[in-house]
Amino acid sequence: MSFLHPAGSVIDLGVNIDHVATVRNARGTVYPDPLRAALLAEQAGADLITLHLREDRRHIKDADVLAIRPELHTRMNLEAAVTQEMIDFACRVRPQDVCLVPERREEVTTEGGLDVVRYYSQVETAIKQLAGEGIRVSLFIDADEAQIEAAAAVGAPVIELHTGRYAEADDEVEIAAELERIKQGVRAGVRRGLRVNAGHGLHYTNVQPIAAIPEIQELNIGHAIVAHALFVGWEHAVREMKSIMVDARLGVSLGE
Ligand SMILES: CC(=O)[C@@H](O)[C@H](O)COP(=O)(O)O
Ligand SMILES: NCC(=O)COP(=O)(O)O
Repeated sequence: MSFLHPAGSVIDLGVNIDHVATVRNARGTVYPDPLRAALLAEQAGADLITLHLREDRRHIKDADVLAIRPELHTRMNLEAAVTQEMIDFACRVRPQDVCLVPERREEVTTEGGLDVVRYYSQVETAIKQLAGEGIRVSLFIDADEAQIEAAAAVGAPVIELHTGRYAEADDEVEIAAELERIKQGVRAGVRRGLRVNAGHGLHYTNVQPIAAIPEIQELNIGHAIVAHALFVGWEHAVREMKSIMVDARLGVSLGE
């Protein structure tokens, strides 16, 4: 399977199912089942399933990853911290993709990108171990030239640009500035031959300008889809997000 679309063609939707597990864990029940969510998301148009096995297992558990991996028809993008425990686990599971993310136990969600510059040797070692198992490695980084440069130098074939600052911006000037920063980051990644993805904090409105950036290959979106699904249903929420992304990519404004 070729993962690289020519720039400007279709755009992949990675559905992050973390918060299906959040709802399940709220009562310690077996429902809603993240495996069922993953399979239904694929049927509704998801191109991949993303899940973040956090060190504190606040939502996705090891058993979820092990149960989901053999059942997917698309591909698994496992998000994990750069720790030996997580790298060893990922090598055992062998998802198609691993996205290395920073983690601080007390954080509510991922706050910033991985500091590849600072942790270069640890990231390099992790990439070699994962790539040795045939796993494609993505680095979840800020749209920062130095981080993108380091990501290319350290041997990562993929980067995922953190769109959190763009998503949290609350005035038009700041939103425009963050969008331009992401566009510059995309161009910097493409210049270095990297596959460029993006994600974090994207929802049904703010996703459109990001999906319209032709060189972006994939968006990973979770919290907003789970939230919307509470009102419209899971499959509809996934289908709607994919449709908005494709329309944005094709330059079709909503309502046409
Ligand atoms: C890396 C990223 O931006 C998301 O996958 C984020 O890590 C989700 O973590 P939570 O689902 O715990 O907010
Ligand atoms: N890497 C981003 C991701 O997987 C989903 O982030 P969010 O949409 O839950 O903020």
